[in-house]
Amino acid sequence: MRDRHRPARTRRPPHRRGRPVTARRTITRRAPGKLFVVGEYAVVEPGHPAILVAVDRHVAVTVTGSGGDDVVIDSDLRPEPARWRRRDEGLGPVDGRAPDGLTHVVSAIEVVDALLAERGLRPAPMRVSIRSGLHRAGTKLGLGSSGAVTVAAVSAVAAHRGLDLSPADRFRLALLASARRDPGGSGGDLAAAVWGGWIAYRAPDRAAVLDLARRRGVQEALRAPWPGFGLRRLPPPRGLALEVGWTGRPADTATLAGRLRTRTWREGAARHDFLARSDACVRASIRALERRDDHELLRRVRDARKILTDLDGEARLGVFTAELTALCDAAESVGGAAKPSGAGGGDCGIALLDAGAEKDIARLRDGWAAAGVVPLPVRVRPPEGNTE
Ligand SMILES: Nc1ncnc2c1ncn2[C@@H]1O[C@H](COP(=O)(O)OP(=O)(O)OP(=O)(O)O)[C@@H](O)[C@H]1O
Ligand SMILES: C[C@@](O)(CCOP(=O)(O)O)CC(=O)O
Repeated sequence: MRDRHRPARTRRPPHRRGRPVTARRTITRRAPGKLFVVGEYAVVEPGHPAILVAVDRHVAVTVTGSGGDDVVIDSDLRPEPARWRRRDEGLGPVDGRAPDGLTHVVSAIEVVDALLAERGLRPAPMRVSIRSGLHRAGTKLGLGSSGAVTVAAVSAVAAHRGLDLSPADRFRLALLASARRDPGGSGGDLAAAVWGGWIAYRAPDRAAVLDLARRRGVQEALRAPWPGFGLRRLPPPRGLALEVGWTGRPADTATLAGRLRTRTWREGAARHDFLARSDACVRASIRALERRDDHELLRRVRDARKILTDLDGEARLGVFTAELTALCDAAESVGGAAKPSGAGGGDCGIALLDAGAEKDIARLRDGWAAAGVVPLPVRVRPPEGNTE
């Protein structure tokens, strides 16, 4: 019970409460980009699997102390740094207008701030600098920069305040940050960025985990079970090369994926058929990888192209542009298998083919160049840490 003789203290807003944290001087954290091997679109539905790989290009986020402002964000995608003030409801722009293109980073900072507040720690003023290796001259390559920047920002901001997060906590915080902006995203990009290598991923129910965090706090949302979520490491193919082709055109994933939210699609039989075919294809691809059966994997990736083509025809998404169709045809003409990576409509695609067939790989790249597809020198990034 409160001592009635002591003057009641004014209640301080969450970001002013708690012990000040000793902020570490300069912290940089990197997170890699990703490619979808099979299972895109279906993976948006909780519990439905996809296979992804992390790539050896990344987004780097550096956090240092800031002189005066609560938060300064300096991104290579923006001409000038943006200044933010911590408010009860989250970060607000000092100049009154939120600049475009920083919502992923802002959301990552807000989620870490919320966790700190729950742990009785006060956030420190900071400058957050972002450099992306997942863009070319400011244009995204379609390698998951939004996921990478979210994971790198969560890790760097937490580490700057002395919190060393486990991979699972990094994933969960990044997923909460991303789902607050857009609960439609599967989080497959985040899982690839956190765990690296080849992974099989199933998305949690984002509405349910957001609700959990709102009702019981971020800390509790890190501990509770997340229905639908699944993660499994997979061995890489034994003798296949993974080639990546860029169409040069950025695509808006949210717009394409949003076309599957119509009532007609959600309630129609085509959706069930698509999900069943995609699930069967992903499961067979997982088995092929685990049995080190490269030929079977190639067959399954060709199936995945067909499943996406049928989805595209059925739901009129605009997945297959002329460049992406040419990218796939060129790979199949040299005995490989290929498909768009992710939502399609531009961005990039992948091809798998015999790693020893150097002439075929050269012919593939020539075919791509003739169709206006730029071969990207990208490799798979090896797995990180454990899955805890
Ligand atoms: N260097 C960066 N600085 C700040 N924000 C970034 C940076 N890179 C990416 N982002 C955030 O990610 C968003 C881009 O997300 P988008 O989904 O369009 O591209 P992507 O994730 O690279 O590609 P894809 O989803 O096709 O794999 C940007 O609008 C911005 O909010
Ligand atoms: C369509 C979808 O399954 C994949 C999108 O991939 P990308 O962001 O276009 O690379 C959406 C998602 O998984 O969030």
